[in-house]
Amino acid sequence: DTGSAAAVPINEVDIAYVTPVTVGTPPQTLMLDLDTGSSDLWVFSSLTPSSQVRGQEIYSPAKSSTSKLLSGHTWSIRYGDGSGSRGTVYTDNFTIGGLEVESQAVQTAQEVSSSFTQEQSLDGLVGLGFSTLNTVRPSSQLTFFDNARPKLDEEVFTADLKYHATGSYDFGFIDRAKYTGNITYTPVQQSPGYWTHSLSGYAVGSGAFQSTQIQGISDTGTTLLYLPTAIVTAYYRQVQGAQNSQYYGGYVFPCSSTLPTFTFGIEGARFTIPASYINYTRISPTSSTCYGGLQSSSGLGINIFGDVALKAAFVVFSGTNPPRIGFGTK
Ligand SMILES: O=C(NNC1=NCCC1)c1ccc(Br)cc1
Repeated sequence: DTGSAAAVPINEVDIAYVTPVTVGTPPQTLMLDLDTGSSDLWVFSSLTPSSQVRGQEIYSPAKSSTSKLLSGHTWSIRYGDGSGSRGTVYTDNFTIGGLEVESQAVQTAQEVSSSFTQEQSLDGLVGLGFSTLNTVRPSSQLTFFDNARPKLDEEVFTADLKYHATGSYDFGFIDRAKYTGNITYTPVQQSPGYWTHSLSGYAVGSGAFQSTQIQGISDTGTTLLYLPTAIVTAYYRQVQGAQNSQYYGGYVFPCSSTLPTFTFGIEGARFTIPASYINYTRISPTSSTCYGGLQSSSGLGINIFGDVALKAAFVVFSGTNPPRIGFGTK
């Protein structure tokens, strides 16, 4: 089997992408954020306090003839940006892009943090990290990808995220029409559960490529690209008026700046992030100061190859043994 579904940016700066999924019988459609940086599948639900729901679609297990309570099981998750949610668990039929998993663990939120309440076009998340990260207790649950694996034509899913446009997620096949040339693969270290791998180096604009191993995680659920301070300062040194603002919590610069491109390596292959992806957003709607899509990872303890980097490539997440990740030019 295979599946294919849209990845739709939820606002004009691509802060996150959502994908239509269906849960239950008859199918209830929700728009979920497919997130390779976590491994819980949770949804706004009939159990979410109405004070915490602002425009989201909700899953009502009582309206599904195939829902079953996973008795005595709860979950609680905290994301890297400080957001979080918690609740109870049902199993039900779950479909993405025509690919169905029967009795998928669907984690129903009984509490969500304010940043989820405020994101009215995001109805929950589908974790696509390794199942070891799942927070359901007393027994942890499998991700949609792990459940779908036995029926997939190929043990892969792919992400084709786009700048200010709708892209796609595919399951079980690699669509040759979505990239040119070959996919370059590199090993993944799956502990503690992220898609952890290394870049082979980087270049700022037309500068020389610096060959240096940079370990981090490819995370579709993180908006920006977070790299070591030395690399980030070298980048913004090329931007007149750029500064690392304590007030705004990162590098800002005049929106009129001409930014350099940023190139990263995967083994021998090179992927260039256009300057426009790094001119991320105005710090407020009427400001002429802009916030960068490339920021320092020094506070995080790990480098994160978020959407700003991933949307510059066609990315293959391969669940083979051993797992690997592949990047193709598009
Ligand atoms: O939470 C993480 N990724 N996904 C999401 N962020 C916000 C909502 C979903 C995340 C994972 C690992 C590290 Br290290 C930093 C961040």
